[in-house]
Amino acid sequence: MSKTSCRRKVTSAKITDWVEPSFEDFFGNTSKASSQTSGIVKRCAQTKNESSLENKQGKKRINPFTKDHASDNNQHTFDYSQNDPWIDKYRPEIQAELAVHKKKIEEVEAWLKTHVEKRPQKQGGQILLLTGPPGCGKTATIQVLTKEMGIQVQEWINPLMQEFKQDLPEVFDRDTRFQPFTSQSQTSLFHDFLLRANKYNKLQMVGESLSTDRKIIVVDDMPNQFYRDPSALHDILRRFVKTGRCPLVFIISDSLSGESHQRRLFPKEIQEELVVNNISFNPVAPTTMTKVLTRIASTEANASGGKIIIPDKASLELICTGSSGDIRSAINSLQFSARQGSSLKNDSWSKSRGKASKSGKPSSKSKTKKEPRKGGENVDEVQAIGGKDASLFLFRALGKILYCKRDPVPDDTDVYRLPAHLSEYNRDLLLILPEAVVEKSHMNGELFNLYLHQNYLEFFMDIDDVVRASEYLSSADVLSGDWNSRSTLSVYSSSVASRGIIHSNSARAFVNCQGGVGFKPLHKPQWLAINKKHQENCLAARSLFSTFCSTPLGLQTQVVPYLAMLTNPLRNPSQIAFIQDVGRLPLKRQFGRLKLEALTDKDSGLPDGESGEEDNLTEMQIERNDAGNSMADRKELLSSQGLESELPASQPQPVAAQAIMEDEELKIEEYDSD
Ligand SMILES: Nc1ncnc2c1ncn2[C@@H]1O[C@H](COP(=O)(O)OP(=O)(O)OP(=O)(O)O)[C@@H](O)[C@H]1O
Repeated sequence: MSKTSCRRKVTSAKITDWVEPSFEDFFGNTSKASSQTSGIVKRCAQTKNESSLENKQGKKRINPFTKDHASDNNQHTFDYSQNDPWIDKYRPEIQAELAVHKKKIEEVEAWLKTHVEKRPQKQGGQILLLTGPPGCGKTATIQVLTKEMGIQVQEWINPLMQEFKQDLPEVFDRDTRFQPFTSQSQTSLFHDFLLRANKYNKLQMVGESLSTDRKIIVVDDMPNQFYRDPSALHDILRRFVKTGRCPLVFIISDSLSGESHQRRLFPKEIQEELVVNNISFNPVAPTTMTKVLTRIASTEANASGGKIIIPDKASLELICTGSSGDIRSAINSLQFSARQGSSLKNDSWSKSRGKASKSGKPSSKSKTKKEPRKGGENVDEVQAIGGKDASLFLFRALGKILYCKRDPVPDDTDVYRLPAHLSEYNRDLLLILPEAVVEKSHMNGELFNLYLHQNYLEFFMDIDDVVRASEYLSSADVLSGDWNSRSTLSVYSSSVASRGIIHSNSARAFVNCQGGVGFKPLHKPQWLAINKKHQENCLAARSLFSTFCSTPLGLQTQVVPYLAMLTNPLRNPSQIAFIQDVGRLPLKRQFGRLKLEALTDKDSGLPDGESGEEDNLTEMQIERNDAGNSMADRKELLSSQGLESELPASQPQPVAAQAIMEDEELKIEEYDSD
């Protein structure tokens, strides 16, 4: 869209309502025309680098916490607030209202003070990276702090594809037939945006005062292209760091299984190179969340004159648990539940209808008794309306399987008791559903099994139990052994492994014998390190012995062991070192256990570079090595394996390059004649 056409549309439309209400469909007051025009205005605003962070906040609101709704007779205000999403209506205005840990707010504030307020001239562009789970208040924190400190915000929002559709007739060239319409790539648009935002001040909108020239650029909505090609982002940032005149803030939400987006977009080396400051937010704490929800519910109950009731403590707790520390999701759940007049759990909320006290505090009488955990396994699966798909960090998921908490079997029933001849297999009821735990860890079943295999022994006390558990692990391995059916059977495989380990552990079979294990550190599987070493060896073998035209496996199992038996000293040092390392079984060497790498509570547990992509990467590297086969590559490979420097005294020492060349010719003959 050209700038002129964009401007024309803005002036003719004369839109004052910039934001479409998020629940238009829900409340049934959709006005398509207005939403379309507001969309156009929004896009034009982006083209002009207008900050939309404030627009996101919606209409100017009267702070419901400071305004007494009960005494407010203005019907219009009430209608407006009823149809407004509560996350906008109750968005925090001051630091004290933020449901974010004080320390985090102070960290962000200190960074903004250093890099915006006390910023020395010609300092270059600094980068701040805010990470954490979705809805934990990262954006809200930036909004509140910039407002309080009087800092302008210029925000990048990804251009909509609709823009291209609208412009299609203009850019489609009929004469050249299938010429694709020309449009700028997302990367170059982002690059241009940064240039402009860096150079020019924010446009002054009607009713806005630009009393300050202090500003930051915020990227909350990362261009998708950078997920595919992070190096494009890195190049742009390198330039920005040199030429930038104001700080740049990235807000990136963690993915369900951990921090993979951040790792991809801002790997450690880039963070060090560009001096990126990373502040990581935690999920909103349940106590803070409950306080915010109670406050909102009380305000709404008072304002609605009894139409909306205050949920009891148990219902609020249910919403908090279901939202996994996401305040946006929690407030939305609260609003949906209140709106429908529906109950959250066993009609507990509707039971308290009409009991809302004038003080707005939840009535203690409405507390419901905690449900007995009958039937065991899926008791923690009850979700509040709109509850999120909770995810579990691998550390916790493994803990749930290995510690396998149980509940006693009810005395009044025999359904859970096995016949006498199977009595040794009697167990108390499990509190978890192993398959759900594996699913929530967002990890491939096979990899999850590896983690179980690495860690289960520490939790066992009886050798017979270990034998049974290892049999289950073997069966699980067989299930996922056939590549044809691997993807289908992987779920069953992890089910067999986790249930097998849980059931085999007789030391944790009943509630009364479950104590005493204490905290056990968890470790990453040795397989990961060994597999990595194997991949490196494959690369090295192909690179160093490419003249043998064999597969990496053939080289390592046939060629290199054979070469190791020959006493011909004429080989280059890298080859000698590799033969020494891979071609001989070190019978005399004492083997200790490999040093285990601890698994931390927020570790995603995935291999470096993430599994699927890693395989591709390795293949690509192999191909590249085959084609180029340069000495530089070889050196790099060997130094990564620590092979470059030392040569064992037992090995023949390196000789001149000429001799090496001759020797290689000779060796091929020897090998072929065998
Ligand atoms: N007390 C509060 N503290 C923080 N946010 C609140 C509070 N009350 C309401 N909210 C609303 O909750 C939402 C929090 O979402 P926010 O955009 O800040 O999350 P985020 O961490 O940036 O995650 P995402 O990247 O998914 O947007 C905002 O819409 C905010 O207005």
